[in-house]
Order: sequence, then C-alpha cells, then structure tokens
Amino acid sequence: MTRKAPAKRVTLSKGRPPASTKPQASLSKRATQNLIRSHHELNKQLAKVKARGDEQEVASLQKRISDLGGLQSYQLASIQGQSNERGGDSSTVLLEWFEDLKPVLAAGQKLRMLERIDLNSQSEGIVQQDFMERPLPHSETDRFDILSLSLVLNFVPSETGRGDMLKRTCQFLNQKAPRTMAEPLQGTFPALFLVLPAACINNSRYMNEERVTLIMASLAYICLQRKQTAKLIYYLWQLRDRPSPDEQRFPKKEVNPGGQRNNFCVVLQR
Ligand SMILES: C[S@@+](CC[C@H](N)C(=O)[O-])C[C@H]1O[C@@H](n2cnc3c(N)ncnc32)[C@H](O)[C@@H]1O
Repeated sequence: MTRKAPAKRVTLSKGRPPASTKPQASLSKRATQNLIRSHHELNKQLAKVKARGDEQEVASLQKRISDLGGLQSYQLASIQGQSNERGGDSSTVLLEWFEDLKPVLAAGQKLRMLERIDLNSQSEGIVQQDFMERPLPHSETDRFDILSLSLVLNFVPSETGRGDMLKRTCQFLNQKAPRTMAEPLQGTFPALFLVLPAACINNSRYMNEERVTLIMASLAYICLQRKQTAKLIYYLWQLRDRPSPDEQRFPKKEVNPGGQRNNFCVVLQR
C-alpha cells in the first residue's frame, strides 16, 4: 500500500530512523553476499523478461525470488552487508560533510529532506512507496532541499530505470530554496546524496567517474563531495541551473573493457 510520505521539516541530526537496524538473525559474510548477489541476478532477469512480456517466465522468476525470502530477505542482507563492522551507516558520511553547516542549521535553518521511502518499509518511520510512482510536486512547498539515494540506484533492476530514477530526482528538488537560505547553505542545496557500491563505478564495463559526472552534468548536477571506501562510494551533488535535455543521451557504451568487470550501467534517454 502507498501512503503519502511525510513532508516534515527536519534537522539532520534529529528524528532520523536508524538506517542500519541490526538484523535479528545474523548471516555469515559469505551467505550475505550470496543472497545479495542472487537477488540482484534474479531481479535483473525479471526486468528483462517483463520487458519481453514473457508472463510464464515472470511468474517463475517471481517464485524463485519469493523462495529466497523475497524483498525482505534481500533488505535484511543488504542492511547487514553495510552494518557498522562492514562499512557503516552512510548517513554518518553526510553528517561529516555537513559539519561546517552545523552552526547555521543549529541556528534554526531547517532542511527539507526526502529519505524515508522504501519499496518495502521495515521500519515505522519509513513510508512504503515507490519513488518512481510518487506524485510529482505541484509547488515549491512539495519539493525538497535534499534527497538521499543510499544504495537504492544499484537496486533498480534495469539500466534505463536507473537513468529514469536519476532524472526524476531533479523534479523533487527545490531550486528556489537557496534564495531563502543563509549564505553558507546556498552553495550546497538543493542536493542529492548518492551512495553506490564502489564496484558500480570503479569496476564496471559501462561506468566510470567520467561517465557518472557527464550523466549528472546533463541533469544539471555538479559534484560537491566524493568519498570512497573499500566497498562504497559516496557523492554529494548540487542541482544547479536547468537540466540540458539535448545532452541527456547516454546509451549503454563500453568505457572500461575487461573480462573481470561487472555490467552495472545507467542509461539516460530523453
Ligand atoms: C540496499 S537497500 C538500501 C536501504 C537504505 N537506503 C540504506 O542505505 O540502508 C535498497 C533499497 O532501495 C529501495 N528501492 C529501490 N527502488 C526503489 C524505488 N523505486 N522507490 C523506493 N525505494 C526503492 C528498496 O526497497 C531497497 O530497500
């Protein structure tokens, strides 16, 4: 069921549900990785057969996904996969980046943040909603100062679906907001916090730093912050100016050939 996501003004330090709640039953590292890999693989196949309209194969793949424990088991595994001992909660990186802004935020400047939606909410503070189905905002007051896609883009099974998701973020950000903000915040917002497994950018045949920067630039994003750990890559992008639809043509193109690489790809089409 889809409920309307709350549009509350929040400070970043308060009111956020923990992103990494401890899973009840702890899986071994290898079992966690295998489960995540199987889910990714099956979901990719599912997107392909859905596009082909092969209903029998769709039903068979859906059954295999559900036999694995469905979305819930995937989420449990991925939450565990990024738990503190394996890399940490991504929001701590965002808070580090906002350290300099803390005095302004503490002085009362509130940020409107959309980060609490999920296809399958497992926590009371997170609204169950598909971001791609979320009604488009009609006014500035329905838009946000910051969106967070933390390990979400890599979860989207199709390459064009990932491009569509990035494109859609622009419509939810309030570009007029900085005008009413204190000066130090104007150079940061509106912003998109994007977290991906590092391998999606560093070890893919179809993605690299240049490609992601060009894709984001065509959407009018510029990179303000970037941090890489052994497993994850974090970016903070500011939405500036207007997107350039004419430049939004990024088909599947091999930019980094190699047998050992993965196939993560974002396709952006007009
Ligand atoms: C690996 S989990 C990340 C969870 C959390 N964001 C974090 O960083 O801990 C990936 C999540 O992306 C969510 N997701 C993928 N596509 C989505 C969409 N279109 N709308 C809302 N959530 C989506 C899935 O439901 C899944 O729980």
